[in-house]
Amino acid sequence: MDQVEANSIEPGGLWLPLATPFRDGSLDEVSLRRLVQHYAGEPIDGLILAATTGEGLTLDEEETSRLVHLTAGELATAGRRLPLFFGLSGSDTRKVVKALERSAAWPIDGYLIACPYYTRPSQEGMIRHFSALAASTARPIMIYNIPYRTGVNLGNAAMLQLAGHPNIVGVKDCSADMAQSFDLLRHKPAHFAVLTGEDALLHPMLTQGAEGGIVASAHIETRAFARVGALLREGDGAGALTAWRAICDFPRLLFAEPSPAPIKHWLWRAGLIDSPEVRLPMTPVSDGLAARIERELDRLRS
Ligand SMILES: O=C(O)C1=N[C@H](C(=O)O)C[C@H](O)C1
Repeated sequence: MDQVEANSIEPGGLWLPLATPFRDGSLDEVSLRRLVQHYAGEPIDGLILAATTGEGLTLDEEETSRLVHLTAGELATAGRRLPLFFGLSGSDTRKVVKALERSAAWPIDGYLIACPYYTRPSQEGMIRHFSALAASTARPIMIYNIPYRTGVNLGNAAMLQLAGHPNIVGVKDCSADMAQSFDLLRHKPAHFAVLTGEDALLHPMLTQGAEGGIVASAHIETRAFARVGALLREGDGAGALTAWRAICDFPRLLFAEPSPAPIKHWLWRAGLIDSPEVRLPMTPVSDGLAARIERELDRLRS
């Protein structure tokens, strides 16, 4: 498989946490191929599988392996070289190490690994957790700090210590604390990438120096989301703000109910996937939100 050179990966730009299509309870391979072909033609800078949007926690091992292999194969068919990361999480360091070992031969370029959830370990515990994971794979690891989902916040002191590991290459920052995020941006080493995972904060985080974003909302209007970062890189701050104002309501719409149901509803109505199915405990969008999404889709099409 034609993978991106591991040591050439410096996460930045617009990364898409791909939704995982399901149909009648199974992984929908036809829709998956269509989705990957579609986004292979879009200006994204990286792809993440089985993360929050990809409903990774509901996939079994066989499905996860199929998802990864199919996606990598489809990217190769499309002739698109794109860093492909795989979302992992767990609260038992030994089990996560085993999951890294099991995926060692998979055609991926790195991992997005969430902080251990539910048990609320200390900062020292998380430093040891991520250090053990980093030592058990040669691939790049992006830490996923999302206290409102995991119940624990990896603070900047611990984050900066972990940034010293050669294969801990960055963080998907969902700290939901602007002061913490901006402080991290001020003190981080240049090689350590901060990608926001808060879709609604993409523009402010980029203006403060973040390298990019992992943005589920960019399933929709992908080019417009990519344009915000491109304009900022070109030094056109006013143009970037105008571009951002045109799309900044999408995150509100697509996160109005638990994600990824709204995104899947949109993708289904747009003809990119064959079913909006999500796996329990996630539920389909309400009729009210479905109507709002369809109105918005019609508006864009007209
Ligand atoms: O799938 C992801 O990874 C993302 N997760 C964030 C979340 O947890 O809500 C949102 C982000 O857009 C992508």
